[in-house]
Amino acid sequence: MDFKQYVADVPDFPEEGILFRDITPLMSNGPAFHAAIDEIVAFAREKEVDVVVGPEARGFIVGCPVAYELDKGFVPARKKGKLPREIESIDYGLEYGHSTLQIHKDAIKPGDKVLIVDDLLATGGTIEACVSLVKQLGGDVVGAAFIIELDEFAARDKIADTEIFSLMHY
Ligand SMILES: O=P(O)(O)OC[C@H]1O[C@H](OP(=O)(O)OP(=O)(O)O)[C@H](O)[C@@H]1O
Ligand SMILES: Nc1ncnc2[nH]cnc12
Repeated sequence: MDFKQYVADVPDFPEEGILFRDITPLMSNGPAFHAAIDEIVAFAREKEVDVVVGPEARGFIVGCPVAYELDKGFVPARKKGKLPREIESIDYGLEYGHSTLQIHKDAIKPGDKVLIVDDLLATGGTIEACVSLVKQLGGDVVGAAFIIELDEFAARDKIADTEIFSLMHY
């Protein structure tokens, strides 16, 4: 399937100089979204996965159906102040700004094999933050999967120990 036909390129969003790769057309097309999730699930099935972690917000949209299909649990890595119980927290930078991600301390058990899923890999700040959170809780990151990877940032070099799957490259 030509997945790129379902990505809208939006110049200067959310700020000047950023070319935003909008995957909402992909998400709103049933067969295309299903096929995209299936590709990530195929990558995940090559690994032993105990749990899927996805960062807020677009990581929820992609990560949840992957976890459902694998019959595994989904753990949200949320932006600051959203999780009600004891958390692990990390600050990080991304293509347009900086943020904080938090995860419940009891959501990952030591030794858990974790797949991280997000919509897009740009500078790698978000995925690095997720990897750190999982490791802080004693989890083992067995892979990371994305709908889109922006090659110009060479983010996979930052997490060279993590096997990465990306459905599309720009
Ligand atoms: O590789 P990076 O430079 O870290 O950029 C990628 C991240 O940026 C976007 O999330 P954003 O923080 O904009 O949040 P959203 O999902 O709530 O839109 C995207 O969904 C990734 O999580
Ligand atoms: N260029 C981009 N397009 C869409 N989402 C992003 N997240 C970070 N950079 C992005």
